[in-house]
Amino acid sequence: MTAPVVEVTNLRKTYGPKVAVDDVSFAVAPGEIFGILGPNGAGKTTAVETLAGLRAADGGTVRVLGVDTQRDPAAVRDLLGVQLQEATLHDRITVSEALHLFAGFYRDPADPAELLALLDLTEHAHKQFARLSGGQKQRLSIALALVGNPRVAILDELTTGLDPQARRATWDLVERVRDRGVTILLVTHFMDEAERLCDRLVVIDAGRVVASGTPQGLIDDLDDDRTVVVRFPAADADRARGVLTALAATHPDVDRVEPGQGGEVAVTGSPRVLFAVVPALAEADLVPDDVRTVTRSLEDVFLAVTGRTYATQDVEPATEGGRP
Ligand SMILES: Nc1ncnc2c1ncn2[C@@H]1O[C@H](COP(=O)(O)OP(=O)(O)OP(=O)(O)O)[C@@H](O)[C@H]1O
Repeated sequence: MTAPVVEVTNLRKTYGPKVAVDDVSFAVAPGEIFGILGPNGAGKTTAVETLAGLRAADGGTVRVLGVDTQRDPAAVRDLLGVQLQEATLHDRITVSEALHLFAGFYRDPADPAELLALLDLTEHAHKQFARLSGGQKQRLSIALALVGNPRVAILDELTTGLDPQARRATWDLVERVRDRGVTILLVTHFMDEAERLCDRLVVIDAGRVVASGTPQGLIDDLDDDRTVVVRFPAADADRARGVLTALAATHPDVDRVEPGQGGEVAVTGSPRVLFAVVPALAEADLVPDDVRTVTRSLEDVFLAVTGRTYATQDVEPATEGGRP
């Protein structure tokens, strides 16, 4: 890899007895959208706030474009744009006023008008903060993170609370920002967001990196199990389940059969499981209403590395002297 833009080595951060970031290392290449993915409470925000020099680390090192952010946080101010969760501004400040105000903090700020256009905010330039929609507030917070013309931008949970259309629009925008040469560190607890946007990512759980790579690479590294879900008319569902359960007992490519909702049966086995299921159904003259193969995702990666299904509920991090 060319010289990393961000290099985090054995980062650790505690809050009293609570270990929020236990041991996190990763390196981000120029021009990447690099993801920090993990459930709520995994330590993502603490990691990026420490990385940005906004919090003092208890251990490890962070370099952003060669600058040690712990030793010299002021030096990274112009290199790093930070959009943190739930940024709030005064209710009556307008979009344009906020951008001009923040531009004044930097030596070589971006042109506010250009940023407004980039973030589809031109027509809302004179709207007050309190009157902006959730999506518009998020776009403004990204604009404020970019107003210093940073080489690296940290975007933290930028689509939380947005409707699906606003989320997709925000994703497009993140790509537009990257295309302008800004390296992006994207903090998210949304698997689909990470899968869609990130070139590479680390998965963090309880303050530790539990997986890292490209989204597709992580998925491809999973074991070879495949699942086929077949849905039958209600009248055939019981007989179909019986036929498929018998198949699991005898066929080497079929491992297990699980009933689902509304006449669905999930059949899991080797990559050739479909070749076993279809002839068995044909033989029994069971015509399904629907057949689909289950696409594997980062959720399966999380399950494989942690043994838990991915839920966005809080995960208790380790405490000093022992892991929970
Ligand atoms: N200022 C603080 N003082 C004490 N504990 C904290 C503080 N900030 C965060 N924590 C705790 O540290 C752990 C990691 O929190 P952090 O916010 O970094 O996680 P996260 O992965 O970003 O989750 P979320 O997306 O919910 O913010 C959590 O258990 C949290 O309760």
